Amino acid sequence: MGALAKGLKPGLYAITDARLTPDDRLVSCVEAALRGGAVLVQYRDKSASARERLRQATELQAVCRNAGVPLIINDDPELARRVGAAGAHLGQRDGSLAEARRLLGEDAILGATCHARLDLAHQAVAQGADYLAFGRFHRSATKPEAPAAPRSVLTHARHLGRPVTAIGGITLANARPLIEAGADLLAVVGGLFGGTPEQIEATARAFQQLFTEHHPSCLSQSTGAQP
Ligand SMILES: Cc1ncc(COP(=O)(O)OP(=O)(O)O)c(N)n1
Ligand SMILES: Cc1ncsc1CCOP(=O)(O)O
Ligand SMILES: [Mg+2]
Repeated sequence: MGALAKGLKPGLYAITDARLTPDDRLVSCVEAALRGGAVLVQYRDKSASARERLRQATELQAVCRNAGVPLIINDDPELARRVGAAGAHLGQRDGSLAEARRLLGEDAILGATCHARLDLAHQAVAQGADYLAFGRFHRSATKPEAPAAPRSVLTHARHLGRPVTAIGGITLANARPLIEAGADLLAVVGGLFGGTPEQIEATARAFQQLFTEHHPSCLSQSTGAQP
């Protein structure tokens, strides 16, 4: 499978978390995920002050730019604009995709949460979403209240012509069926972060390996792939 629109590539979408990637480990954890080949990074923090969020997002933007990997800011298109991030991720209660597009421009990557619902996915496409996120697929300690989704929604969503992202409780042990069902991106918090940087790098590499097995042409695109 080749590159997706806007330079997105199939693979691991690493999402930060105030608990698992606290301030003193944030950059080293994300650098480890990038060394392992993560193709997309999201800064997601619900607890830091606006000032801390600006500093952390600025640091991550520098790290991601160095690695040539897009940084997405969760919930906050204005913060994405301020730090020059590649885009923003919006849930159903996070404001309008059209406004985010006006703010960030045509080249920005906008992601939309669609839970398990294709009607929300159709709306998100109409409003300009660049990728569609479905989930949660498994129990999630990060967001236990997220509504559950069946794998079949990934297969159906492929007809919408946007990269399909799976999220929620994803680990190396349960990832393969999600890729087989049609996920282009696996968005992962707990199944990636939490260990040492060495462990994070190895886990990211193993996620990327699942994609190269499924889409052999990913091999040449993945920064972390071994020849
Ligand atoms: C890739 C991706 N998919 C889904 C979400 C969840 O967004 P949302 O429903 O707005 O919930 P919060 O993450 O804001 O708690 C996401 N962030 N990223
Ligand atoms: C933000 C979000 N939306 C649905 S599940 C989830 C949490 C993903 O984290 P984890 O990979 O730890 O389950
Ligand atoms: Mg949100």
